[in-house]
Amino acid sequence: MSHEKCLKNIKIPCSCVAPSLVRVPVAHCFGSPGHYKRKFCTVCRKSLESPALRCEVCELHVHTDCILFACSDCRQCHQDGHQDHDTYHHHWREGNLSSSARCEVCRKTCGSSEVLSGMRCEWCGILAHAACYVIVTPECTFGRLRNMILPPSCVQLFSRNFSKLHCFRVTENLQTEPDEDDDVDGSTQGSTKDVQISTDSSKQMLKIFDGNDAVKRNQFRLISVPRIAKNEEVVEAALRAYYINDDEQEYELQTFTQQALLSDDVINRNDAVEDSNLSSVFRESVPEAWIIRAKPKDEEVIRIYPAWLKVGMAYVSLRVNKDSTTQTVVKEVLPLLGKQTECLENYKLVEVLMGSKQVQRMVLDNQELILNRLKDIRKTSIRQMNQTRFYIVENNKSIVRVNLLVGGLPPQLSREEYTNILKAELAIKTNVVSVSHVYQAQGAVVLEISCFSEAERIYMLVKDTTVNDKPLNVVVIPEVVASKIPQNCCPVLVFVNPKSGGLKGRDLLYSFRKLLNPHQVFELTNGGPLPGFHTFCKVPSFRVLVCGGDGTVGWVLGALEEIRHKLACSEPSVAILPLGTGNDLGRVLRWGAGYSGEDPYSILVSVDEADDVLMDRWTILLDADEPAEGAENGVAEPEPPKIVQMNNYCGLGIDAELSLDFHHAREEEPGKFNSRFHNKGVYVKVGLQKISHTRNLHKDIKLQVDQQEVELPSIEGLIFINIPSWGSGADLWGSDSDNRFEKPRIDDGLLEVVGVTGVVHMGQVQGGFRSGIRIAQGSYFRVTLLKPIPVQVDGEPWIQAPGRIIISAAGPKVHMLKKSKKQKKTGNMKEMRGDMSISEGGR
Ligand SMILES: CCCCC/C=C\C/C=C\C/C=C\C/C=C\CCCC(=O)O[C@@H](CO)COC(=O)CCCCCCCCCCCCCCCCC
Ligand SMILES: Nc1ncnc2c1ncn2[C@@H]1O[C@H](COP(=O)(O)OP(=O)(O)OP(=O)(O)O)[C@@H](O)[C@H]1O
Repeated sequence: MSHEKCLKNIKIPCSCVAPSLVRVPVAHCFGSPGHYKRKFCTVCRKSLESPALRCEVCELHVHTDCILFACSDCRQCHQDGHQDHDTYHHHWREGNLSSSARCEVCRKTCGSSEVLSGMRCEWCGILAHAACYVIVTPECTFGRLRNMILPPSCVQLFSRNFSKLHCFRVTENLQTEPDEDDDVDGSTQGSTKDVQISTDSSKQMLKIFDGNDAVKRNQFRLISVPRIAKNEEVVEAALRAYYINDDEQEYELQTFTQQALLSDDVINRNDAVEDSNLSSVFRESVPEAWIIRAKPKDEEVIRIYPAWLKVGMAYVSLRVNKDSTTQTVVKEVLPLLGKQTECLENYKLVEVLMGSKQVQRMVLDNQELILNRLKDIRKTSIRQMNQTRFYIVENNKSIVRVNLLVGGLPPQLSREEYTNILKAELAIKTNVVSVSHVYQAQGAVVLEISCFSEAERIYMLVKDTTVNDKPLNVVVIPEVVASKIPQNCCPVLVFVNPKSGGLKGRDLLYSFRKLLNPHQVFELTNGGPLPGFHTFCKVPSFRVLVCGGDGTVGWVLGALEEIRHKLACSEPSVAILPLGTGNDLGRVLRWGAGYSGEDPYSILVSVDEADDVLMDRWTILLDADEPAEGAENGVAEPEPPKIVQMNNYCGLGIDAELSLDFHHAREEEPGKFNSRFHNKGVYVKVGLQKISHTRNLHKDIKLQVDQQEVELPSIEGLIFINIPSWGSGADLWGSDSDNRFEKPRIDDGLLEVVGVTGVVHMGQVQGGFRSGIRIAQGSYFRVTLLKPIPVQVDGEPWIQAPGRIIISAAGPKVHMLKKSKKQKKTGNMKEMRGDMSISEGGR
């Protein structure tokens, strides 16, 4: 509704015509229904009630029963072989902006938390009024983050039936409870949202079904009409409920009976019942439910879209009659598109159903009668007809290639052995599936599959398969065409651990997918760091952002070390978004003590402006003489020799014991560990339980530093430190000058060794009253354990069996990103987001 004088400002197409304005149909990526406060539905424009749906890739929000009417107008994040382009236009989405949002054109406020208002480009982030955005030049150059975004024109993914959730590796959000009926394609109860349940006896409610499909699913919409309504008025109301703005004369209502699905028994056709009698049909017999149908036509005008057009949204209109077939349509259309000399066989007609959750393409048979096809679609659903297009497409041989990364396999096997396992467990068809990459150290392979249905079968099967009692995991891998990446572009590869510290990772995953290309954002609980590094293996220059705690940073750096020789960019710089509990490395590199809701956009800008620094990394070889005793129940477990990488610290004794207790408590009740404050409280709790005066670690271990035997004082914990922060920001080494040792640095090739006498001493270090007992500084360490002892590396603990531990420098130093001290003058961040030019003259 609008004031008459305001009509001129309405530039946004209504949901009924929106499907006809989609440039390139791209399906959305809906997760589970959730609760979204102060957001508005893009379809009906009303406030969202709970639960509602949102797209994980763009800002689209919809009611669950409006989802069917949302059109497939999501961001195009990769090339899928259909209507690929190299230049990008702004991707405007209306509303759900903050109330402080400012228009780039007129500089006035354009956001609102009261109504759906204002426009935002989902690539570059510029904001404008609905009346102003039309004068912005259409090309988008991705704004301030342009050199961090993986350009969509460089990513290829032939996904066909893979859902968007699979393509973008989006796992369902466990925090929002899904609907009991997981079919969110519409309410089986019907929508009452738009209809005031009226007590007005002059009105009646009708259930309206949209064609056979809705009847089968028992999905209807409720309309309220006056009891004395005329037929056309009821048809008009029914069409409006389904966002169809066609002439109501072309539609009719059929009584709802199961037989009605089979017959064409329409009781209220104009020729069956006189107009004057119609009101009585609705007044007296009061059928509870009606099916809306299109009246049959002898001829129609259809739109044919040329698929090869890279700009605009052009089509040609063509009249078809009962004799028109696909072949005759192609024959008539080609001359209209200036291709009169082309051979008919080189073209096909493709029917495209632009569903909000999936875009389905179907090649029409040459002899197919077009009018019958239209009739069939409308019989299924008139809404579906509104979302169906016909494209004329060149008949080139499209190559099918789907890449799946399968992980969780036993490590260190040969290509043949992996192939044999996959043949045995998944019955892979080797004529269409080949192993293109083998990651022996990680126990993973990449499968290249030239048949979509085989790719889908393998994808579904892997998720239910275990090998040696270990579940396999699988992710769809897009192909990055490195040669197309612009020279000055250094995309950021984002890893997020949703399990870290304060459990803020899920929100960040969502934000980064929207700010960047979702193909560059990886969730670590979904196959670890390998899928991300493999996707980026050909990218000539990239950087990494790890969102997690110290354990997570170590995890990603360890994986990078293992895989760097397979990467075109073998030494990417790594930034940290500290999501963990301790975040010691994040603190040292100035990323802060812990994430507390800062604007993800500003974080990306800081990563872009950060300074490159070097950091030593260390290899720890743990060689046990005998099986370790289980920490809790005393059961002996064999422990193979292992090598771990260390960045921050390695603790033996009391600090690892506290760590271990903390991790056990977290594993038992992960849901409770949802804030950094709580987590630290648990450290204190387990610490208080361990206050004792036994200082015997020095009796249970022997230490050699750079080949020299070192005598240990009475201690309960021995800690090797590479960075000046431990246990969540404590300075164990202290700042006192000491002529026995060099001033510690993170890149000096040296580790410092300190002892702590127990929990009280650790508490004092935490409080800043004391430091640890300085023991040594060196670059090569040998520790002999005489008993099983708790060990932690970067906060990840376990019980280590008696034997030797050797700590030595690991390969080259790693490139880390340190947050720049002086934030470069960027003005107001939000206002700097886009880069925009305004077309001269405008429209
Ligand atoms: C005087 C009684 C003091 C009792 C103190 C009770 C408990 C624990 C004390 C210290 C815990 C110290 C270190 C943590 C232990 C292991 C972690 C080692 C590995 C590691 O650093 O892992 C990190 C990886 O990111 C994660 O670790 C953490 O996040 C640890 C958080 C620990 C927070 C503990 C806060 C305790 C504050 C206690 C301050 C007491 C000051 C009083 C001093 C009294 C002096 C008489
Ligand atoms: N190398 C790894 N492999 C598998 N899981 C890991 C690895 N490192 C960490 N994790 C797991 O990720 C989760 C979060 O760890 P992370 O270190 O990010 O957060 P945190 O322990 O809360 O913080 P911090 O380490 O800063 O104290 C933990 O359950 C941890 O066990």
